[in-house]
Amino acid sequence: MKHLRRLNKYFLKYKWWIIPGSIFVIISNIFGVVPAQVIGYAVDLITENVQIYNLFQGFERQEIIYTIFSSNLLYFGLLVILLYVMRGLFLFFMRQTIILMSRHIEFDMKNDIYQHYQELSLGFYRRNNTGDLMNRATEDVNRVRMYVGPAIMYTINTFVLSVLIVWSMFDVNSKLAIYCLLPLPFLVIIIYYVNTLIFKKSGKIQERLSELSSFVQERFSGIRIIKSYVREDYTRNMFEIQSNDYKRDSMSLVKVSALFYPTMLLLIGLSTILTIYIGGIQVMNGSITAGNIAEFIIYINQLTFPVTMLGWVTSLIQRAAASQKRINEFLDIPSDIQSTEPEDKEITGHLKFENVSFTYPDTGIQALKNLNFEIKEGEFVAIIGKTGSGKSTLANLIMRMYDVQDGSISIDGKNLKSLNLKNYRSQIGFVPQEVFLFSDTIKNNIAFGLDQVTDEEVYNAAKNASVYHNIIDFEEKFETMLGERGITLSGGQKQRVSIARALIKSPKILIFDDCLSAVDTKTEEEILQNLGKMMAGKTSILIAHRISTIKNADKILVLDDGKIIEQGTHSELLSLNKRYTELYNNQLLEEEGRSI
Ligand SMILES: Nc1ncnc2c1ncn2[C@@H]1O[C@H](COP(=O)(O)OP(=O)(O)OP(=O)(O)O)[C@@H](O)[C@H]1O
Repeated sequence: MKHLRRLNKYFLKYKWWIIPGSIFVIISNIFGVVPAQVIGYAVDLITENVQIYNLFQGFERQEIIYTIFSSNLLYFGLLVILLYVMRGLFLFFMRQTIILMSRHIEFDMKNDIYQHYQELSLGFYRRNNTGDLMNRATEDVNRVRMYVGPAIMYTINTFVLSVLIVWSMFDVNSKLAIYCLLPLPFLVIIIYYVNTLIFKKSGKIQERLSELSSFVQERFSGIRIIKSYVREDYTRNMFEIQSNDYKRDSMSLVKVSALFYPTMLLLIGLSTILTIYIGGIQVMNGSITAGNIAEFIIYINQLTFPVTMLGWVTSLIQRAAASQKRINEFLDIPSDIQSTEPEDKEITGHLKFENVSFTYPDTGIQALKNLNFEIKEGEFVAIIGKTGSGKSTLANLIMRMYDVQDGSISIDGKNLKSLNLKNYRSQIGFVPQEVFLFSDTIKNNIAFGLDQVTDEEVYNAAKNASVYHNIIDFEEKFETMLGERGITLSGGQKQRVSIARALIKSPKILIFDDCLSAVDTKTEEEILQNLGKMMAGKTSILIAHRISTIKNADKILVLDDGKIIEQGTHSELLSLNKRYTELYNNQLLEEEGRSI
């Protein structure tokens, strides 16, 4: 329950919803209980008046008594209708305040969680899977909403209604009240037990369902592989196994639910029988009237609702507490990447790595070992090295996706850890190795990093990334939709749109992580030429595999197994006649082989 305390700030924020809401619950229940007493009077009136009417058999007065009697009944009938209309009106107000409040809290919570997720580091996203993240922000929030809305509303409702009914019962006759209420504690226990069972089973079903949808989602994204490896039957069998698990759990839930209502009705019926039996004896004794029995029967039926709710609400609260615990687990994770200086600072792009080592915290893989190098403002530096040598890790460290454990990275002489992160990243243009484009128009994908952008800027960025002509060949040009709802670009086109996205920011530092691998050498040359103009005065870091791509760099770093083994210009490295020269010769041989 302590986990739910986190929600108090929302209750405080919406206190002017919950306070009137609770008052409406009380008023609506008063209007719900009074009709039973009116009906009790009406029944007594009928018995008395029928006797009087019979007494005046054969007299002229009988007619007058009949008129008074019927108008009295009409009056009681209208009163009961009026009371129920008032109850309905206040029930409406109750839902309009408390349930609406729960929707507002749900909205606030989802925003808070989303905002917090965005602040968390890449390490967090590696440790937790997307399905889990999404579940906590949707399914768990939904369960908590059931607590802040319906559970709270029905708790107040149950409490007020039970107090009013029990008080009214004891007011009429305490002995009859005790007998009537006797089966109800059993009902509460049974309902609580069955509800917990139902919730457990539905929780399991929920899990099965999300497993099933993750399975289907993954298999459909990999449909090309399934088809090319002819694994359709195998995949279908796996789907059937998972579907079967879901079906089995659903069936078992149906069985429990089927038992629920008959048991409830049995116990309510028992209460009614006891009322009529014990009440009948008391009517004969003269301690209560027949009208009181009618009143009691209405009370018992009215009590059914709060008693059922009691079990349901308890399970709702338990579930909400479990869900809030899961939500809190993530909300309590601070972002590992914190800045010590909040002010925005314009950087020049002077970068320095001093004894930098980095080990991925979740795998323990040491990706970088004691790196020392400097990139001056406006310099063009290339990084080359075998696959897995640590090139992308180095780019990630410059972006401060992770913090270094040993050594330090400084920008313009200041430790990177002290810079305002958002402001710093906004001055970097990053083209990742794995291109990611959103299901949006090409224009919006290019303009992604900026709040405001003109069409001209988008066109220029596309021209500099050598993708402009491809785009204007599409029917919708820059308004062409990409992704699931639109067209699919070729690998090379995607890379160039991704480059345009970095260029349009006109950043101080440009980082290209192996982003020319899917374009042909002619386009690569064109892009490099354009980049040459764009990169003037900007610090640029280009990670590549082809020496032809990087030979004009001011400095080339050769990485191997997380270490810089050589650094210098193309000619300096060639004169060393070591790994770089070996790489160069191998690539020359490959090219010659291809041209034969
Ligand atoms: N997110 C990660 N978590 C854990 N280990 C990682 C992660 N990313 C990379 N590694 C490991 O760190 C090492 C360096 O990887 P990195 O991606 O930096 O190499 P790379 O030189 O960019 O390779 P490639 O040229 O194939 O892209 C590898 O051993 C890799 O397995």
